[in-house]
Parts: sequence; C-alpha cells; structure tokens
Amino acid sequence: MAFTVQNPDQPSPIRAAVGSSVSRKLAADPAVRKARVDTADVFYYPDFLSDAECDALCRLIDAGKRPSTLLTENADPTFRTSESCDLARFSPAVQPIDERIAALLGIAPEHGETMQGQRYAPGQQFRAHHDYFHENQPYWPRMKAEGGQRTWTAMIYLSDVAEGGATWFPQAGIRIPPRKRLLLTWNNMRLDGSPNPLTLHEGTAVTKGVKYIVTKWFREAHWFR
Ligand SMILES: O=C(O)CCC(=O)C(=O)O
Ligand SMILES: [Fe+2]
Repeated sequence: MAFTVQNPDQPSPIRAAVGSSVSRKLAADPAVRKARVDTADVFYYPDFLSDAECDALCRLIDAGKRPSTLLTENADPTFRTSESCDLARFSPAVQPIDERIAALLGIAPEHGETMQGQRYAPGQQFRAHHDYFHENQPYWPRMKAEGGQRTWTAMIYLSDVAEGGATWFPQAGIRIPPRKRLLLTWNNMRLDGSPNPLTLHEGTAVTKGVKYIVTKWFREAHWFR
C-alpha cells in the first residue's frame, strides 16, 4: 500500500506564531544574546544555571543513564553513541529548572517533553540530525498524536569539556563549544512555521573529558504520553 507522503515543508500558522513570540521574548531579554546567523534563530544565555544545579543534574544523569536511542534505525552504529536519561519531571532537582526554561521561552510547560540528560564520554557523539520530526516518516502519526511537531529546542551544558564535544550547525555555520551553565536555544522552524532544514546540527565527538547536557524539546501542542 502506498504511504501517504505529506509535504514536509508546509507552512503552519501555529508554529509560525510560537516561533515569532519566543524570538521576540528572547530578543528583549538582556541576559540573552542572539547568534549572528540569518538562516536560523539561535540564542545563548550564559550562566543560566548555577554550578550546583549543573552538578546535581550530572549526578542524576550518572545514576539513570542508558544507551541513547533514535526514532528511526540508522544503518550507521556510530550515529548516536551517547547515553541518555529521562529526568523525573516533578522531582525537586528538575521541576524548578524545567519551569525556568519554559518561562524563559514563554512557552507553557505543558508543551515540553520530559527533560532529557545526555552524557558523552571520549569518542561519543551524535551525528548531524534535525530535532524536528520528518512528517513523511512512519513515526510521524504517533508523534503527531503526542503533541505534534517540535518547535523550539533548549539545551544546557552541564560540564566544561577538556577537548571536543562542540555543538556544530554545519549549514547555519555556527559551532558552540561546551561551556558549563550555558543555555543554547533555537527554533527548529522557519518564520512561516515550516521545518527549517538549516537547523541541522551535530554533537561532535568528545575527545577528552566528559560532556553532560540536558535537552528540552517543545511541541506545538501539549505533550503527553
Ligand atoms: O550534544 C549536543 O551538542 C547536541 C545534542 C542534540 O542535538 C540533541 O540531543 O538533540
Ligand atoms: Fe539535536
């Protein structure tokens, strides 16, 4: 049976509205800096967390880590080699940070997926990918039912890494070396609410030290599972 392929580049008024309201909010925040790229909306917030908050999250990630997974199987076993941890949303070490991220972006916390921790030892990486869902893939109907497309991504570096581990956007042309306490956030959509392929990004291999991050993905509708 033929698989119905939706046009993956469709504009969307809902996704466009969240894109512009979050961008406006971040641009008006004196603690936030905008990356100087035209092709994607990328922002930085240095020192978003304290050292103690970072360290507490690292300990939770160490305690709960399991091999990272992908939505679609990839033929390349080296594609995503890190470890991940679903952080308990309502635990005292997680909930206030979860809510602070949502408040920074001005998105209701209900749109956020469970915050995920990632840990990369030397040699581990997450090759170039998009955070948005490819709507022509078999997983899309399930993702659509669980809150729809991912709009914004927020991630926080929880450790300084001795060498390697930069987040690299090869098409937008930016490379962010891990810096403890720094929050990085970007819109996975274009201004018209269609997926922005230029948000392609890679967690490059750590070569020395250990990289810890938390990642938070926001959906266009309330996320639930
Ligand atoms: O590790 C990184 O720098 C990027 C992580 C990432 O892209 C993700 O978790 O979706
Ligand atoms: Fe990603």
